[in-house]
Formats: sequence, C-alpha cells, structure tokens
Amino acid sequence: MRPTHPPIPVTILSGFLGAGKTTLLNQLVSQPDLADALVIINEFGEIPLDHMLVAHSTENMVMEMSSGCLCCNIRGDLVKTLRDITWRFSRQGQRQFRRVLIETTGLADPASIVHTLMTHSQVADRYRLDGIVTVLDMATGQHSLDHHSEAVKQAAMADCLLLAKPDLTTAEQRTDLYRRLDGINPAAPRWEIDHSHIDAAKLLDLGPFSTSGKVPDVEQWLNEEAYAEHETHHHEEHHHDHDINRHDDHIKAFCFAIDTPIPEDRLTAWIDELTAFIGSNILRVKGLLNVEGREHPLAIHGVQHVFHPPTPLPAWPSDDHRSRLVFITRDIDREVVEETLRSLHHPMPDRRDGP
Ligand SMILES: Nc1nc2c(ncn2[C@@H]2O[C@H](COP(=O)(O)OP(=O)(O)OP(=O)(O)O)[C@@H](O)[C@H]2O)c(=O)[nH]1
Repeated sequence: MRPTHPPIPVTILSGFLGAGKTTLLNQLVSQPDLADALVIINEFGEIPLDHMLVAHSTENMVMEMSSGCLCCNIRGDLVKTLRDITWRFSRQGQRQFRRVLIETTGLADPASIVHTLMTHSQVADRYRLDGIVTVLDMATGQHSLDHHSEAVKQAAMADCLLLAKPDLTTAEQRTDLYRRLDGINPAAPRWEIDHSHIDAAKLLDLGPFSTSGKVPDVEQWLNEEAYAEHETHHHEEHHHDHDINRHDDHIKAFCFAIDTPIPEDRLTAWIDELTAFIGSNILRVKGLLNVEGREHPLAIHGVQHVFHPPTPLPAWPSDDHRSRLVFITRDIDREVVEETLRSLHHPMPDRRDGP
C-alpha cells in the first residue's frame, strides 16, 4: 500500500576524503533547523568513529550503517536502514524525525544513493531527494579534482557547494578554485565555511518542492542564468585559446530555453530517449517546463539515467513562461542533447550563449 504521508526529504552530504564533512556535521546537528533530522553516517572501517563523534556531541538521533562503501556494495543496507528507521524511530506511532541527512564516505558516488532513493520500490515512495551538498577543501580541492574523478563528480552533481578551510587557503588558490568550479558546476550556490560555520537552513529545502508551507525558490534551484553566463565565458576563453577548465574538459554545463509549450506525450518520450541513450553521462538535469494544457509548470530533475517523476508546481516563479532546462554532463556535448530536444518542439531551442 502506498504511504499517505508526504515523502521525507533527504539531504546527501558528500565531499572528498578529509574535506571536512564530519566537522561540519557535528556543527550542523546542534542547530534547531536540524533538530528533527535523523543522521545516517557511513564510514569505512570496523570502528564507526564518526558515529561516536556525532553521537557524543548532540542529542540527535544517529544511525550508523554497516561498514563498507555506500557507493558500491551496500545499497541493500541503505534500503534496509531507510525502511527500518521509520518504525525504529517512532514513539506511539509518531515518527520522531522529519528529514534525513546521509553523510557519505569520501569516495562515494552520490548518484548511487540518489538512484536508491528514487527507484527502489521500498523507499522511493517514502523519501525524496532534497539536495546534494558537497564539501570541498579549498586548500587541497584542486588536487582532489585533478586526481580523483569521484571528487569532480561530487562537485558537478551538487545543489550546494560548501568550501571548507578558507583559513588554510591563499587568495590565489581561492581564485583558481572558483574559476574551476565555474566550469564544473556554475549554478550551485557556494558558501565558504570557516571552521564549518554555516546556517543549516542554507542547506535545506534545495529542491523544487515546498516543505512546511515554504514556497520553493525555483528560480534559484534552476539558476539557468549561471549556465548561460558560463557558456559565454567558456566560449570567449576558447576564442582566446586559454581554457582554464582544461582538466575538466569532459564536464560540460549548458542550458536551453524552448519558447513553445511541449506536448506531454513528447516529454515522456524525450525522457525515455535521453535516459536510454546518454543517461549515465548526464550528471544532473533540471528543468522547468511549459507543458501543453497546463497553466503551471512541471519541474523535472534527474541524476544520470534516473528521473524524478515530473512535479507540478503551484505557480510560475516569474513572467518567463518558457521551458528552461539545464544540464551538467560528462563527455556529452551540448549539440548531442540539443539534437534530442528536437523531438520536443519544432523550432530549434534558443541558443542562449550566442555562437
Ligand atoms: N583549519 C581548518 N581545519 C578544518 C576546517 N574544517 C575542518 N578542518 C579539519 O580538517 C580535518 C578533516 O575534517 P573531517 O571533518 O574529519 O573531514 P571528513 O570529510 O569527514 O573526512 P573523512 O571522513 O576522512 O572523509 C579535521 O582535522 C578537521 O579538524 C577549517 O575550516 N579549518
């Protein structure tokens, strides 16, 4: 039977080894905004050290998953944990938490957790992804991005980037990292967190869903202006034969706008086509769509070949009623995605970056 409660928002906290996730978590869980959050921690090794650190510092309920890497072999454990916590952490039939935070290991691929959340029959109805928050060490971030594709993927998929250890970072390192992140993930808000200080509210309600009566900031969620700006700069830099993103050339970020309303059946066919042919190389796709016969927009978002079902929004966020889509891809050029979009409409999409 389908549960009648609204799905529980899940925040995924990712970040490369030693980036500062646990320090951040210890600071976050003492904040009132996370008083109703259940934290799930996954850590390598026999001794769940991180678990103890958090448990001793707060009164929040904390779960620990069995040791192993969340990205590969224990998705079954994640399903079991997500399934069981709803009754294990209930009192008199009342669930004692309203949201979940999952801290992943430094090597985890966030996509794997998102897939479990969105597709597994035992959890997909009960939970929804609220956002992927990625912590990046500002001092060593360049090195991690140079040498570890996991770090690039974690940064590219993020809805929000937390830049840790600014006190250990030179002005030059900071500038270089920001420029590089402009290429990998131009739109995610970036917050520098000195000794993990950040208001937890900035990391919550990052998706296109309304929670606790709050109207979601869909414009901020999509932020297609950041993609358009990035494409323009990227093009100009190529023009001047100076590509600051040379190490990340396989990551592409771009956006499209479509002027005419999309027939709903074509939208379904397009999602199928996209996921079947290039799904695994789409790190992130988000869209606000004007669908024929609907007064209000549909929000879509996907991570690799998994799409969240299109979500009707209560209103357009502005007077701009065009469909807008943003993509972060790996080894997939803009033109390839553009070609698939032909099926959605007859005139070609407005190419927002000019050339
Ligand atoms: N100087 C400085 N050190 C920090 C800051 N934030 C975290 N650290 C330190 O960075 C180290 C790594 O932090 P952790 O929170 O353990 O990092 P993690 O991402 O959980 O690490 P793993 O679990 O190993 O992946 C710790 O020694 C922290 O004290 C900061 O803003 N400034």
